[in-house]
Amino acid sequence: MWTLVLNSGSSSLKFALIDPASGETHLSGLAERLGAEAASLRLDSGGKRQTHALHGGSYAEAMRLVLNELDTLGLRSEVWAIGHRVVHGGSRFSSPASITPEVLDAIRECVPLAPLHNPASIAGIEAAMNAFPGLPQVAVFDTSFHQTLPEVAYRYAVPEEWFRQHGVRRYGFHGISHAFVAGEAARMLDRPLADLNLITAHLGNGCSVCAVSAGRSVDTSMGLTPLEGLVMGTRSGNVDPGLHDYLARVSGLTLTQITAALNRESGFLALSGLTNDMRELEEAAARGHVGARLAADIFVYRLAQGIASMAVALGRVDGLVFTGGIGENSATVRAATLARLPFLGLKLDESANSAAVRGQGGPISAPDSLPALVVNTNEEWMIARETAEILTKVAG
Ligand SMILES: Nc1ncnc2c1ncn2[C@@H]1O[C@H](COP(=O)(O)OP(=O)(O)O)[C@@H](O)[C@H]1O
Ligand SMILES: CC(=O)OP(=O)(O)O
Ligand SMILES: [Mg+2]
Repeated sequence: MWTLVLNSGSSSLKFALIDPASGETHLSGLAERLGAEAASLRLDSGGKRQTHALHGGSYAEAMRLVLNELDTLGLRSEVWAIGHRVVHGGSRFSSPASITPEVLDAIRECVPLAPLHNPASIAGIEAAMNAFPGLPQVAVFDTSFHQTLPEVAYRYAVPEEWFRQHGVRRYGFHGISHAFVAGEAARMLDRPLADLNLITAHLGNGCSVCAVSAGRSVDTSMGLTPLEGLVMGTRSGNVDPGLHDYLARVSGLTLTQITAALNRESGFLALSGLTNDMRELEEAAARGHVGARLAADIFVYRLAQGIASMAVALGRVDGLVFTGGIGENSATVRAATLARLPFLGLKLDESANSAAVRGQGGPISAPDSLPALVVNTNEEWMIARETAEILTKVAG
């Protein structure tokens, strides 16, 4: 039996049909630029790739084509459950939840905390409910893994009523990925996860680091929203909290415009004046593009600072893990990051670091170094596993 996993972004829908036990993927794909004329859908199955134009199509249109493909492959009746990535679950969800009207309302209540991400998850859930009426649907939250943060890590030093009445605290994100790669790293190191203090760096379009002690998140770089922390493709990461008021006064921009720019027009894109994509940034930096060089340098500097700050949360560090599109593929970012962290006992093995680029993952540190590893994340498999686990519990 297969689990259909949906990972809805602000204008994209990633999906995969996965066997929760083995991680085997039967059908996967990505619908991009949903709602725009250029909307398209890519379907990968059995080594074949198809691309469809969606012409302004919505989540529902993308779902319809996915269903058609499942019918063509004779797999629709093999789908036993749907697992959804939901970015923000607030303080309410410390584990996955079977989706009921009440759970859907709770996800809606978190929209102001993740305006780019949660509306997309809701659209994905609604499209899936229409497409598969009666099938169990499960929400797996990016925030759940971080519900173990101690109060020193999750409270901001702000008026208490902001926290009590409005939930102003640090939540953390990418928990599905941080949890998955911590488990895989323990296997690679051949040590029980319960004995390990790991720092995991999820570096994709969004980037965050996490301190994982005995398999539990004890600190992370993202906070109330996925804007806090590291520099990202289009997100600023940390800025002075005084920036909003200052800029509103001197530029006439509204708070909404400033927040939108910090989310969509900042990060690598702003620093390079060129691109939000690390691969393109590295190619441009290699050609001598000054902005691209600056963006890459600032990214690595702030990443190394983020990693060092996670060491404070852990006290003792047993390993550093790189994952996400950048962490898995950029030997340059990994080498430059380790070079800034000799005081953590990190030393690069250059040939292992280059070899890890081929997509296998594995150790990248010298024998006398604190272990540094590349682990390929698989958020879809983690969601399929968590979906199966909760439904088995409910059925039992
Ligand atoms: N070979 C590569 N070298 C450097 N960066 C890469 C490489 N391949 C992918 N990336 C970067 O990974 C990032 C996308 O990460 P990914 O985890 O796929 O994104 P998402 O967060 O959308 O899942 C982009 O910045 C992309 O340029
Ligand atoms: C929470 C978050 O930042 O997610 P993504 O990296 O998918 O944008
Ligand atoms: Mg991602």
